[in-house]
Amino acid sequence: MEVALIAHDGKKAEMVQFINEFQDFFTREDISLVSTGTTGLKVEKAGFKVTRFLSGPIGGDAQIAARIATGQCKLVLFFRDPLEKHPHEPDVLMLLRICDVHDIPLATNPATAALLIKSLKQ
Ligand SMILES: O=C(CO)COP(=O)(O)O
Repeated sequence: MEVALIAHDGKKAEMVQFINEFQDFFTREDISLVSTGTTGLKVEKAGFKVTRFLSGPIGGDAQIAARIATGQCKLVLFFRDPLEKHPHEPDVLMLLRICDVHDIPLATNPATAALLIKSLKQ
């Protein structure tokens, strides 16, 4: 299953902490990770294998949305920072919308992500 990991700058540390906490899940043979550019760098530095796309503000969210629309990406963990402004907010909203269009599980904070991953581990 392809899983997208995306985090705004203020949430990248939480994303790294999260994937380390659920390392057994994120390193499974049947799980492949994709990320926006800078999040992907952090994920790689934490020791995980990940396919990186463009950085969010220059099209990375749109690339991941395309993978959802074409049936490749099946789960999205997108830790958004609600306290910051983002120049690419339209892309962010488009990604969230595409998850709903295609009924793809989407977590926008670590607490929800933990519930999803725990349920997938069972
Ligand atoms: O901006 C983002 C999501 O909207 C994330 O992009 P980066 O992972 O490149 O920082």
